[in-house]
Amino acid sequence: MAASAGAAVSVIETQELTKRYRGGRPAVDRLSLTVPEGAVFGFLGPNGSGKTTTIRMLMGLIDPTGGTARVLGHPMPRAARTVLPQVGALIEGPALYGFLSGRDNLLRFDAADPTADPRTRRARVARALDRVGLTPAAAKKAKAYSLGMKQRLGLAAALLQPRRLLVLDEPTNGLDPQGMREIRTLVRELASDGTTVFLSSHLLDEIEQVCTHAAVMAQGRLLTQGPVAELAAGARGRLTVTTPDPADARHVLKEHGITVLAAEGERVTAEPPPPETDLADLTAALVAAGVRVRGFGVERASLEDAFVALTGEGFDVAG
Ligand SMILES: Nc1ncnc2c1ncn2[C@@H]1O[C@H](COP(=O)(O)OP(=O)(O)OP(=O)(O)O)[C@@H](O)[C@H]1O
Repeated sequence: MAASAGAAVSVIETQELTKRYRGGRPAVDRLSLTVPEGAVFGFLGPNGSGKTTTIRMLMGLIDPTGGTARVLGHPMPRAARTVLPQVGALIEGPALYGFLSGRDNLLRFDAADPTADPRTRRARVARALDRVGLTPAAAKKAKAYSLGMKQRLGLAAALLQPRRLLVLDEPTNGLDPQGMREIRTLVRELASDGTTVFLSSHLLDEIEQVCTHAAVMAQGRLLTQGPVAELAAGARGRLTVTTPDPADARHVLKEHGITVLAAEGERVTAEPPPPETDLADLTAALVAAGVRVRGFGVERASLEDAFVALTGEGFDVAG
């Protein structure tokens, strides 16, 4: 078991964790990551940034070429037999039999677990189906499930036993907005029961909506990690002016030394004004120049702003 004394227990802790596949630059490069107990931890990065490789090392599926990883206080992959029974994982989509019903798929998963008591199997499966909202569809063949239902069935499989940690690799990938919402709700529910959730995503707003903590990866390297609120607070917000006169608005902003970032339709976005600028003076200047102002405000920084500030580039979801 992990050390239980003290408040700040790390469920995942890596030091300089590195994976170099044959040739080329490292897919994961000296990654030092700390996932606190009880967190919903978002592991964020564009495609190819090393998220799946990291998860595979954490789960003992591949060996690192450098550094160390501890999961639930134990070294991985050495302690895989102790650690993995306490971890529910959904990696690269669940392996389901399409010709079996959702319920029968779970019965099969449960039967493959040597520690699972066969006498309580049906009850366990019923509880897991209920947990993910699949009871009404339990008798349907898995091949008739939507992608979202398949993901939920995969989660149900991961939840057959009580888990201290859930590891979900891109759990909403390919889902429609409704399916994404369902998974997000489920993740929140699981976290409220005290399970630590580690989920990877290439979607910034998904991480912002569901995660308490995040780490940002790019090209195998860790750019930053910490509580989501702090990450976003580290970046500067944005000034937005809504006006039917965007060209004039741009002009006035530039005159005040403010860098305009974009103008789309009636929305002009810009870097926030320097601290010494009084926002009241700025609106007065806009109005004095004949700019009809419909809206004016400084928006709080998002995780995307933080990412842009860190890399100097936009967060390219297509990778
Ligand atoms: N088995 C492998 N052999 C060689 N290179 C690999 C292998 N698996 C991944 N890579 C490379 O390692 C890098 C990181 O890939 P990885 O899959 O870990 O990224 P990711 O962030 O999970 O992206 P995705 O969301 O696309 O899976 C990529 O450049 C990828 O091409």
